[in-house]
Amino acid sequence: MDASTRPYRSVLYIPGSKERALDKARGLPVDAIIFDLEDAVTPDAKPAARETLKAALDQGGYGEKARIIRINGLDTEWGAEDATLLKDADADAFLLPKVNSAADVQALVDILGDKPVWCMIETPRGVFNALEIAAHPSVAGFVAGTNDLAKELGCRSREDRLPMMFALQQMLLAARAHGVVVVDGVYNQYLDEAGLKAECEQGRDLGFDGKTLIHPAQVDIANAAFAPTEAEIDLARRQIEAHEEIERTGQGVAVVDGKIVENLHVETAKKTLARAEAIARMA
Ligand SMILES: CC(C)(COP(=O)(O)OP(=O)(O)OC[C@H]1O[C@@H](n2cnc3c(N)ncnc32)[C@H](O)[C@@H]1OP(=O)(O)O)[C@@H](O)C(=O)NCCC(=O)NCCSC(=O)C[C@H](O)C(=O)O
Ligand SMILES: [Mg+2]
Repeated sequence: MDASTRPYRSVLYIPGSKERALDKARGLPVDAIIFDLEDAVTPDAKPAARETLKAALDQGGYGEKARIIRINGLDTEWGAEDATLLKDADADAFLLPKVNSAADVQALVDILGDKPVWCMIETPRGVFNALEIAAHPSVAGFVAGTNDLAKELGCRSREDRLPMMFALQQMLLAARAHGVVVVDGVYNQYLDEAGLKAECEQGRDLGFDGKTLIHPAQVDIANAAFAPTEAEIDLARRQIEAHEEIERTGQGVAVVDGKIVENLHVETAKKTLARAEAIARMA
């Protein structure tokens, strides 16, 4: 699938050690999977998890879903070996936790070669250095690590996420400045549908491409929240048509539903349609 239009509405973490979950994910309607070797796998289970994950990826069956491997940090006893043993696995990208600087990314690139790298932005230094991290040529994605961020900030968990709003917006701006995908953090109360829906809507409003998830019960809510709605698709079509008509006739400014339509709105409208088409191809 074309990297520029690939959807990332739902990005599900799966512990690399859990064979049943690795298998179940093949049939889930997620846009991407993060195969986790870090927080979801206990230290004792990490060596075996690498083998379990490699076997699952060799077996395949994940269809169009983007496959991203989250290794342990390179400052841990497992990180370098995770990267070395899995660098030829059938995956689309590698996700590095707790990235503080572009030098951290380069250390992984030195092991992996030219594979795309995604970065967890979840430390104060990572937030402040987000722009230089996004500028690294191997970086293709950012993931907000809102649990680690809350721990580092010492902030309280609030529905409006006010205490971490600066960090979320900083990573969004950096990602957009360098054309990098950016997905929101997890919602821990995984059976609270209303709470998840509200946080997905907030993430969509902020500009995130999608949300990271921890349980299959969260997938449909994220897919719906981050897909263009029928009304948005209809508006996009009408904006494009109205603007084309103005260009043909050379008359004034296009107006749709009482609002002006200029080139920049047409660009957004075309992106909306491209996203809707890419989502339809995932089905
Ligand atoms: C949260 C869980 C521990 C719950 O597990 P469990 O009680 O087993 O759930 P269920 O019995 O309801 O599971 C029902 C079926 O769904 C499968 N399942 C569960 N979770 C997943 C999953 N993530 N992917 C695929 N499939 C999954 C079960 O196997 C059951 O299947 P079946 O038996 O066939 O019906 C558990 O969901 C879990 O471990 N989730 C992932 C947790 C995780 O990955 N955490 C790390 C990422 S979050 C993070 O690190 C944050 C970040 O770094 C930050 O700082 O913010
Ligand atoms: Mg984390």
